[in-house]
Amino acid sequence: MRVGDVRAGDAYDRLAAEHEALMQFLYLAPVGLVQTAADGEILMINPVSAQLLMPLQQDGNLVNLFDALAGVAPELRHLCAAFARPRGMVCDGLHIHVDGRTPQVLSLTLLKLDETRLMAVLADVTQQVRRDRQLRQNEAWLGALLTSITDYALVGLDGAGRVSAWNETIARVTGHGEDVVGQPYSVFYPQGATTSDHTHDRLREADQNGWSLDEGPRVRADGSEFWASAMISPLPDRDADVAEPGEAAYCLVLRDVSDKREALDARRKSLFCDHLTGVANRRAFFEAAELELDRNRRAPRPTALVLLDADHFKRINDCHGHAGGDAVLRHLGQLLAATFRQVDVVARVGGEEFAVLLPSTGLDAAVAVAERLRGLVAGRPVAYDGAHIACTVSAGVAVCDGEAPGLDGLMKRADQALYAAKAAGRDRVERWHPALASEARR
Ligand SMILES: Nc1nc2c(ncn2[C@@H]2O[C@H](COP(=O)(O)OP(=O)(O)OP(=O)(O)O)[C@@H](O)[C@H]2O)c(=O)[nH]1
Repeated sequence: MRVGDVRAGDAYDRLAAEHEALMQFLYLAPVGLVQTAADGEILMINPVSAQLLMPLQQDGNLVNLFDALAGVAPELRHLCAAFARPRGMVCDGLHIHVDGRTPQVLSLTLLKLDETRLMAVLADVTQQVRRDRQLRQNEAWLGALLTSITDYALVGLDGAGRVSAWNETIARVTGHGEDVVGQPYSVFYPQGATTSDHTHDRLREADQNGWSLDEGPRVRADGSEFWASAMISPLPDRDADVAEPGEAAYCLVLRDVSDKREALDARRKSLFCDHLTGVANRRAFFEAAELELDRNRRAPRPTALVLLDADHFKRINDCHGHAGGDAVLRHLGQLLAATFRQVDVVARVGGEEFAVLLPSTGLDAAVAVAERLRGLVAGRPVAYDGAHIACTVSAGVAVCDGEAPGLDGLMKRADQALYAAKAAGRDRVERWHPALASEARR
């Protein structure tokens, strides 16, 4: 073998290796690559291109790029023919809309390599186009609202309920600056007026019903409170699967309705308030509790119930008259409202019996609050008609933690615990445990 033969052999091997590497690159490239002759005849095609172009070729015979795209980009053949320069970019990122079973947008970049060869780069940009369109829509939508409305805050929320962007309306209604971005929207609630479970419930409700509306106290950046109506709705066309953290997925419309609160309050009071004590009445309690337990079934978490009963209340009535007894009930209502959180539902459910539902609260935490309340009541006799009326309460606490039955079952358990507290001498808090159920049966 001559030296020249060896060199030629080396060069051949190198070329073969380069060719192999090129083929591998073509095969594995995450975008579609097609090399064609000047008339569009396909010389080389990688799997991504074949996958994108196959559905367009009715007869399944993928031999010419221009033929394959004739139905969706008929101008392509002429575009190439009219490209006079010996090489260069014929088109860059041309969007081709394909109306198949699921509409698709392809991006095509076509390069003229020389007089006889073209290279096409294809990519599916459907999601990207959808996101861009959504962004433009949202901007237009918000822009239109911002210019004409003055007493609303329009807050974009991401999929987890965090504020996604700041705007003038947020500042106008809540006084918050750009630091509010990234914070959960519970930042607008006074302390104790919501739980993180509740904020997620609202998003879920908005997903299911198209919107979620509520009304209640909110807080400004300077700590002052206002009464607000708040509506959350999912943004149109949003695709939850492609939403990035921080990207707007919901719109929260927060409206300051403090001036209408008086009228609203009067109506609400007549329907849902206990006239003697000012806390919720039995009807409001059962409505709110059913709603909470319904949410609980969908997104399990502990919900606690405390049943409280004034001890020897008959004696108080007998000693101080019915009006004296009423004064004690009013006092209990005030202590209850001050001790529990705003998000807890405090109600008078019977003559001298109160119930408190504590969302997202376990047994130990509920027992601790009930115990605090018991201590407060015992330590503060009620001033009435020149006398000080001593009063104590007994409480039963139960928790619904997924396996407990519905509201009836929860009430029954709390009642059994309350009965145990009375039986054990009153002025005490008892927690429910299974033995109480068998005792009650006996
Ligand atoms: N002042 C007043 N008394 C009420 C009201 N509703 C019910 N009561 C009275 O509350 C008393 C409840 O008495 P009982 O059920 O015997 O219970 P108790 O005396 O508190 O005894 P224990 O619960 O066993 O500690 C009755 O005398 C009722 O008349 C009300 O709105 N105002």
